[in-house]
Amino acid sequence: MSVVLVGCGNMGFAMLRGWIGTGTLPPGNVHVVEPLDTLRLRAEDQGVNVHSTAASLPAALAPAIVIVAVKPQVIGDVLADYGRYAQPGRDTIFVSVAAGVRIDRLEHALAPGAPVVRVMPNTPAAVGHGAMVMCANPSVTDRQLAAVRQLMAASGEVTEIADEALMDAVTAVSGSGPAYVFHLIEALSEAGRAVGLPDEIAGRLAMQTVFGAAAYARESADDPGTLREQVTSPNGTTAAALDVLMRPGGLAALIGEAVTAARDRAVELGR
Ligand SMILES: NC(=O)C1=CN([C@@H]2O[C@H](COP(=O)(O)OP(=O)(O)OC[C@H]3O[C@@H](n4cnc5c(N)ncnc54)[C@H](O)[C@@H]3O)[C@@H](O)[C@H]2O)C=CC1
Ligand SMILES: O=C(O)[C@@H]1CCC=N1
Repeated sequence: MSVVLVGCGNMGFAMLRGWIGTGTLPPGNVHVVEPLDTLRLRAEDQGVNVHSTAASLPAALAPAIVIVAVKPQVIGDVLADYGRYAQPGRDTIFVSVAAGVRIDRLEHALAPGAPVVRVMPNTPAAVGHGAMVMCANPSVTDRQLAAVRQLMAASGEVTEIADEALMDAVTAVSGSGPAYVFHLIEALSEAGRAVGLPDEIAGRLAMQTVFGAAAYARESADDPGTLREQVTSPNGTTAAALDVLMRPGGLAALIGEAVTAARDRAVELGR
């Protein structure tokens, strides 16, 4: 199966690393189109074929999947260069990871009835721990959907949704979500320094705590609320901290506001 990856920035490269690292795709079967020299060289280091424009893809190439990871603002223009793969008789599936951009706009930029799968990935795909949410249009056959599912599964856990309207909420939770968690690591690390820990120890403890808590929550039969209670001794240190985090307007309210802002921005990007 040959795959064309259009755009190898933060998200495109995260997926590429996952596909090559897990051996899901032989590097020779992957063609990356990326105009920026540094990013094209970074992709080339993975052993894949690289191109600066769509025009330099081999004329005889018949990709199974064209996956587009460019900014929402340019995706319409970029897709126009790949319309040849959407012509009748072709069997190419188009995958877009762009936030907000609806399937009807993608189809419009390609050809009416082109098989399109919208995917909302996240950057932990780079290490095979992404959250990958897929939504396909009716033109995608079961066989084509299985091919996309298989590729996405190399990047992490796959969830399929039928209602495209949910994609903006998905984007706000799991697409942007790693940034919230990275910020938590930053904040916990900074707070550790503020109470006297050396930089390196504060950073390491913050990182391992977030990693360990997520791994434990994922494995455990208990829900996160129960796991939180298990850490919280009555009148102990955690209770003192949670009195701050769980007060009115605390962390839950802040995260709620943040997710709503991200969801609203995804809606705007789709206009
Ligand atoms: N960064 C993230 O965590 C996530 C990003 N996304 C989506 O992924 C898409 C890409 O986002 P990022 O990777 O963060 O942006 P980015 O700016 O890092 O990557 C976009 C890449 O597209 C390249 N590009 C521009 N025009 C091109 C063309 N004509 N042909 C080929 N490549 C071209 C740019 O040179 C750039 O390297 C966006 O639509 C975003 O909504 C979705 C989920 C998570
Ligand atoms: O910030 C953004 O718009 C993209 C979409 C989800 C994560 N990054």
